[in-house]
Amino acid sequence: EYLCHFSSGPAKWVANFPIADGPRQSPIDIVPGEASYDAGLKPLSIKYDPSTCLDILNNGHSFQVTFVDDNDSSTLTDGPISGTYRLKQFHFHWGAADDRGSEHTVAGTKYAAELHLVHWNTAYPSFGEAASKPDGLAVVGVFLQVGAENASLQRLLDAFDSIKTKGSQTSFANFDPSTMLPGCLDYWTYDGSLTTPPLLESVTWIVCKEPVSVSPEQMAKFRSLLFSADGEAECCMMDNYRPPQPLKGRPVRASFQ
Ligand SMILES: NS(=O)(=O)c1ccc(O)c(NC(=O)NCCc2ccccn2)c1
Ligand SMILES: [Zn+2]
Repeated sequence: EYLCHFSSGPAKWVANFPIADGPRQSPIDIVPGEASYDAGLKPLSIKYDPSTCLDILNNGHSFQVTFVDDNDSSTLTDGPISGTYRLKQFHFHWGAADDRGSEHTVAGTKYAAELHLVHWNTAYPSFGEAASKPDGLAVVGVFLQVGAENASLQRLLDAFDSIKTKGSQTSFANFDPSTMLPGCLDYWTYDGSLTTPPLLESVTWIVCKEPVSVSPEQMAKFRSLLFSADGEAECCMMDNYRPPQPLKGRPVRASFQ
């Protein structure tokens, strides 16, 4: 059991990544009553091409679906951002139980999981370059609330047998991530960071107000993945979320009234 509580949890990150105590860290607790409606915010424009879907992998922290990002086939534009951001990957964070797992919280409410769709600003030559710029990344966050089964997640879960352990990956084609988005794309937005090391303060966060559903059985499947590599003592992948960080005076804007 102690083997599974790595010393590398969020509380320890500040040692190697002092930015963990920086001015624009993520996630945060979003307090709707304190967010300010900004009529200047545009609706999100999300255009994903399923043929850019490449593979699905277990990176030892989450599972991730990666996309071909050498052209503008899958992009995020408008919303709070200017210019064109390309989809690089999406992944999730979840808990050991249905009462926790999301990174952002809403007036203290934790959801069972949170989807992150990671995009980088094509004003820069690559994701790696963009990740070090204050306007380099834009991540769309979607809350997963336990309830009805979510058919659009099923294809991901069906691939889990091939990516059970850290470092495993398999090809994954023709998946359209927009099928995982909520019907309403109202959002909150604020300037933040990566929620895992290297915790770079380069993310424009776009957090959807409306959650999507996930069934308890589907959540149990998420928890069947392993943090551990093949041949190591098995550690179930769960509680891979960072808790909310200090807002430090940042404005949180709402695209809706
Ligand atoms: N969770 S998040 O802020 O959306 C995000 C998006 C893109 C990223 O590259 C990361 N972080 C990331 O890939 N970190 C390198 C791998 C890693 C992941 C977790 C812990 C330590 N190291 C986080
Ligand atoms: Zn994430």
